[in-house]
Amino acid sequence: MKIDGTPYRSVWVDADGWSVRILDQTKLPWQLDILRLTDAQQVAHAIRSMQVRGAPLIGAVAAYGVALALRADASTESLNRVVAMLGETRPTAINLRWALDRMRARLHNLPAGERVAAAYAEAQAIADDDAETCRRIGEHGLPLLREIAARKPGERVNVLTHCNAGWLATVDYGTALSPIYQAHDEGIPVHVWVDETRPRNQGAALTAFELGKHGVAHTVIADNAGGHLMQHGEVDLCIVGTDRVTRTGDVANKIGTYLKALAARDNGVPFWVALPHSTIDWRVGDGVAEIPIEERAEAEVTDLTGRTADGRLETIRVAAEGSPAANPAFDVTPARLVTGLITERGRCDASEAGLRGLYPEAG
Ligand SMILES: CSC[C@H]1O[C@H](OP(=O)(O)O)[C@H](O)[C@@H]1O
Repeated sequence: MKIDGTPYRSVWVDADGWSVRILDQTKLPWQLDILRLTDAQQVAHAIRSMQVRGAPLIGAVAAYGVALALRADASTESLNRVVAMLGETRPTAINLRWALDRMRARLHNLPAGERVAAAYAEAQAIADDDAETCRRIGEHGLPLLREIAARKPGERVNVLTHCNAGWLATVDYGTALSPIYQAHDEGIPVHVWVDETRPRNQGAALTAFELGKHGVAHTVIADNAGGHLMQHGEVDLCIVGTDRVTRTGDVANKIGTYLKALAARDNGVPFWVALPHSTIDWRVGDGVAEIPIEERAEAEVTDLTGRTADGRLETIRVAAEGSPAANPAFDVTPARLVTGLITERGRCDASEAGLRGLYPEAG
């Protein structure tokens, strides 16, 4: 996607042919800082600190982290070490394990002398696959917006989304936002209610930034406002991203998604989840019981980072001194609350039958 006319992906190999470039998402929307990662430890830090975040993107960046590690040491011990190290950076998004498993499967049986070139090629293939996959998610989600626009000609189509599942959460195009971009580009008057998404504010900071740069009408709202808007007919449908979908259609996503799904169900608002194949965890059936939920630092809840009037980034404490905080970063929306899933292969029910219908080859 573009920022002020310049095309960007969220991760790419530098002109030097080996170091890895990312946008520092902890500085957006205030500063466009492009970081250059030169070893796997820097990749691990970028993922842990959320300089890069978003399930598909952390998988793609981790794949390049494997290539960086093997460039320094192409031994089997090095490969196993970097896969284990990067695999521990964040527990919930299955794309991280998916990408690392794919890299290990591609590289493990190669002679050490062939591993570096193969690692960069496989990481590039993962990145290219993600971009094309997300573009196709947009194509399969677009009819949902067309149908609403046809029912209310001349009126705006109101979509609510949570967190950031745009191109910044993927290599390009996004998942939940991909259909929105395509609808906007074909002239559908789409408007997006952007959940701020406490505590890290990926919505207010990243989704709003993306939509603004693409010219998509949007309004930032407090996380707690969505149910009220649905009660008053202001939301035509919800589309969110996800970090892991079980084979039964349970959806792990940013904290607060479950509450939005409950409000949507109570108000008869369709609740759709957009995801690439790399987000499906076929090994898990019960999301609430089995998906590990990342617990992040208390300071993300007690403190707030923003830009001062004179342009400085500053972090202030917003909670009472001495008050502890809990910070589960994700929750799980049971399949029964999900209207359907939008994938690169089409749309389906949030069920095992639905997913296996789209992915018959899944083990
Ligand atoms: C397209 S995946 C987006 C997904 O990832 C976000 O989590 P985080 O920002 O912590 O990496 C959030 O759950 C989004 O829905």
